[in-house]
Amino acid sequence: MPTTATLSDLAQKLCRKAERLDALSATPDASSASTEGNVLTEAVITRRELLELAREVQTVAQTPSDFLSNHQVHYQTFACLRWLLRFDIFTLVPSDLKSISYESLASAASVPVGMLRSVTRMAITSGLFHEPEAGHIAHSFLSLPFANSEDSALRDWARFVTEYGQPSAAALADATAKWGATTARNETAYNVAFDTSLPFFEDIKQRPGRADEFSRYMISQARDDGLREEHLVHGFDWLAHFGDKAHVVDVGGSSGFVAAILAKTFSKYTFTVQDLPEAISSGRKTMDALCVPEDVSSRIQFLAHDFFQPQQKQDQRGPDAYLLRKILHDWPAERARLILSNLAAAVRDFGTPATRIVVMDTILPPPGAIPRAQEAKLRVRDLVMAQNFNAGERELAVWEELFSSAEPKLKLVEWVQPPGSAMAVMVAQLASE
Ligand SMILES: C[S@@+](CC[C@H](N)C(=O)[O-])C[C@H]1O[C@@H](n2cnc3c(N)ncnc32)[C@H](O)[C@@H]1O
Repeated sequence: MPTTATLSDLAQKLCRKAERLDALSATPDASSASTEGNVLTEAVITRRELLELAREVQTVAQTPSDFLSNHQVHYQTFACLRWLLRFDIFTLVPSDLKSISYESLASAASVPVGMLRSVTRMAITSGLFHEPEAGHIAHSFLSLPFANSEDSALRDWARFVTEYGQPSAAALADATAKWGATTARNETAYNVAFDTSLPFFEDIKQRPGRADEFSRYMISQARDDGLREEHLVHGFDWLAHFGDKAHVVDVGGSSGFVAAILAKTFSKYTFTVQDLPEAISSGRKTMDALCVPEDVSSRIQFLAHDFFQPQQKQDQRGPDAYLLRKILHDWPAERARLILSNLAAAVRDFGTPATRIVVMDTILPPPGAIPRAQEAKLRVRDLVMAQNFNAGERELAVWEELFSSAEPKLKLVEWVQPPGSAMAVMVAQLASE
């Protein structure tokens, strides 16, 4: 929100938040990001508000030359992150917080020592690593989690955005210059950046390992407070809508990690995870990697299904819900309409009067309606969709229009915005009911 507050007003608010956060940090468990049924603790919310205020102070105080020189810092830091990941520096620096000399580290990573020093010293200015003694580098509280040998989620996230996200963002101007106002799936910034004529999902299928990297990136996204799966579990009243026993089809459900979290919470729910064969084939592996217990994984079945094709009847009794989480924003209106139309037809043909389509995706607020830092994150999502798919996030009226354009016609009957979530949960049913 463009602020009318003075710098000293903002600084005072910032100070009060900092005091509150210090007090909360002194309380045991205050730093835990999530507790059952309470997705965001006060500490998490306060920390987020503190960062939003700090960003507001910087935005208001900066001059045009600060703006440019700060962005030079950002893109160089981001390039360093890519370099550090590429040469496994996070995992080669001792995880017991002891330091290592630049020479030893360069030899372990097979990189030139001068370049290692320059890259690391740039990264240190953003809080990654530190130099406890001259010429020696050690982990900082910020870099250490990237070294976790048992949990690679942060590295998976960082790798994907540095290797694929940023190059596509950088190619956006070239894509617009080349194709203008296109919605073609293979005329995107991704196509320019990776010199391919295939749409994103087809291209990643062709490149060994990339579909798996994408699936791991999707899993890692849960580390972003706004994208935690708990928002779907606790931010939407499943029991009030579907009772304590239900069958849910997770359409485009990747390798089943969202279904697994729902299945853990709702012990009598069963799930069918549908996705492309490549994603489905890593379903059982994902269940093992996430240590999903047998009594949970046994309630999840995997089925290769292309959501542009009509649904097939699976059981005598149709599902209670079709779930589409982070799916429709990948597709321009015409393709999103086809996905919804296939589901609407399935609800009509195999569903009960209570069957619903549950969509979890962003509802874009009007510009300036929420704090600037929160809006920026939603605008990132909008641009990522544009850069990879020529699609984008939608405002409420556009969602309503999209549902009602399905054949048979749907209507958006309800939506909730779970607190702290980047995405809303929308419920649609046949318009004829
Ligand atoms: C952005 S991911 C969302 C994954 C998951 N629903 C989540 O909440 O993280 C989009 C998913 O759609 C799948 N997908 C893409 N094209 C598809 C198609 N034609 N049919 C079925 N799934 C598809 C991808 O493989 C991927 O798993």
